[in-house]
Parts: sequence; C-alpha cells; structure tokens
Amino acid sequence: MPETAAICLGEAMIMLAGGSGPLADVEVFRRSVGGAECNVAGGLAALGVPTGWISRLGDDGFGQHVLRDLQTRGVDVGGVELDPVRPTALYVKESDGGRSRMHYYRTGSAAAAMAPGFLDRAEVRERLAQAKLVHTTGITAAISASSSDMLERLATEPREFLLSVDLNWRPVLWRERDPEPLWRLLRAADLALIGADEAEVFAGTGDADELYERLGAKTLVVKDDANTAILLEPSGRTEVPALSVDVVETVGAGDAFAAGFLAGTLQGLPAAQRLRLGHLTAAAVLTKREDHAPPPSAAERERLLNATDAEWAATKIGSA
Ligand SMILES: Nc1ncnc2c1ncn2[C@@H]1O[C@H](COP(=O)(O)OP(=O)(O)OP(=O)(O)O)[C@@H](O)[C@H]1O
Ligand SMILES: O=C(O)C(=O)C[C@H](O)[C@H](O)CO
Repeated sequence: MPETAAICLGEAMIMLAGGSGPLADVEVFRRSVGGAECNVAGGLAALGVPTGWISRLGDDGFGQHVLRDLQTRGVDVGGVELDPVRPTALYVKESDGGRSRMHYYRTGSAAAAMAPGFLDRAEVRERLAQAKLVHTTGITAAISASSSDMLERLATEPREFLLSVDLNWRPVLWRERDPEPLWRLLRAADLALIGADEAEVFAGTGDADELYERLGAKTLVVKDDANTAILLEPSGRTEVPALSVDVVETVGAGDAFAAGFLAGTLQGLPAAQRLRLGHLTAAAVLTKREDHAPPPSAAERERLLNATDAEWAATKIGSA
C-alpha cells in the first residue's frame, strides 16, 4: 500500500457540461470528473502531497473513468469499493447567462450507500491509520443518512489524524433531513473551511469571528470569494486578499482553495503562505470550465508565495 499523508472521503461524480445555454437546448455534453473531495484529492496530489481518495463507485464505465482519471492525477484509489448494483453518480452543469447551475443524478448512488461499517474495511482502516489529515465535506453528510452516520463515527472515535471539513452547503441535498449532524461535524473538526456567503445561509452569519466562536477553538478559514480569506487559529488571525482573476467558471474553486491551504498546512508553511497557496490553486480552477485544474507551476508558486504584499496585490491571473 502506498504511503498516503492525506485522505479525502466523499462522492465523485461524472460531470457533464453542456457549453452555454439552457439545458433544454443542449445536445452535446463534455464529460469530466467532479465531486468535492475528489477535487481536493487531485489538488493535494498535484501539490506533492501523497494522497488517497476513499469512496464507493458503481462497477460501471463511469466508475472506471473516475478511477483512471484519479490515478492519472497521482491519487491512490486502493481504498475505493465498487458496487455491482448501484451506479456511479452524475451531475450536469448548466451554464446560462454566466452563472452555473448543478443538476444532480445521485440518489441511490454507490457512494450514498457508504455507512459506518465502511470504515471497517481493511483497505480503509489501513489508510486512515497512516493519514496525517482526513478531509471531507458537508456534501458527504448530505448524500444519505448512512453516509452522515459514517462521518459521525469518523469524527467521534479516537483519531491520530487532523480532521478537515469544508461546509460545502448544498440545500437541495438537505430537503428531507435536518442538517444538525453537519453542525456536529464542523464542531468536531480540527480544521474547518467555510464560504462567507454559504455561512450566511447555513448559520445566519458570514462573520468570521462569530463563526469561530460558535464552532469552538480550532482552525477556521472563512473565504469571501474575490475579496479575502481569513484564518483564525488559537495563535491568532491572518487575512490575505484573493488574487485578481479572469474568471471563466467558479465551481470547484473552493475545493482547489482547500487543497492549497491543506497542502501548505501539511508542509508547515506560515499562516499567510497557507492562505496564499489556497488563493493560487483556486485561481487556476477559476480560469477553467472543469471543477479542477492543475495548480500553477512550482516556480510560479514559489515566486508568488514569497512576493511582497504589493506584488501580490498587483498580480493578475488570466484565462489561457
Ligand atoms: N471572483 C473571484 N476572483 C478571485 N478569486 C476568487 C473569486 N471567486 C472565488 N475566488 C477564489 O476561490 C476561493 C473559494 O471561493 P468560494 O469560497 O466562493 O468557493 P466555493 O463557493 O466554496 O466553491 P465550490 O464549493 O464550488 O468549490 C476564494 O477564497 C478565492 O481564492
Ligand atoms: O456539488 C457537489 O456535490 C459536487 O461535489 C460537485 C462539484 O465538483 C463540487 O460542488 C465543487 O465544490
């Protein structure tokens, strides 16, 4: 089994993007791979962190594509279980008038059948035992009650790893269940990542200090789109402005930010550089239609991580 410093746990989906225009008029779709935790896994691996992605997929062509895609991106998929009956999930991205809408086809998917016992599989246990960090999101708590119970177990059993949770508030997935387990998950996390806009809806406030107080003492990052990211830790508060970016499409930027921030954390970077790495990897995804993208080159990262505040503020990331 390969050494994996980070593990990402959650559903991957085939993403079908239909160019621009209302879904009813789209004839041809372009396939790629989406899913919050698998976006983070690919991002971490691209930044040099040995990473595994753990989940369930349908034993079907889409599942095989997800496995191949992640392997090509250097992610260990040895902890993935294939389901002979339930399918790999799909989602369709509708881009109409500059904004994207997600349409999910994931009810009854292979990943939604994850349950507390999934953590007892030898392939999963071994990987969790050697991980320094495990990352998941509110989407995994949302896809089914059993998957949420699995995260509850992960968060409450004794652990050696840091637990990282991105809120990823998806109200459409919570229509039939109370999101209280998501509060518990966030409160149990060692690191929490939250968007100010989604926090407004989920918690009634996007204010970083208020959220920090309500979640208890831990590492919290509150991202505010094109404005700033604020890191609150017992050791203090750090704020770094986002880069100026020619945005093509925003879905996945939060996952890329998480990958950069978490890679910087595992690599022991100072607070401001952890946030800068988050902004840099997010910027790369913002310039692409897909939900993930390779980060800027190592040389470019090194240059911008060490730039002065004035150089950072003057940096413009264009779409290629
Ligand atoms: N318009 C923008 N200009 C520059 N950077 C941006 C912009 N929008 C987002 N970002 C970058 O992306 C990061 C994440 O943004 P945000 O929190 O809005 O993502 P998100 O809604 O969590 O994304 P998703 O859940 O789709 O992955 C920001 O912290 C910032 O670095
Ligand atoms: O929204 C979801 O459930 C996804 O996982 C799809 C996208 O890849 C993800 O939202 C990006 O954060």
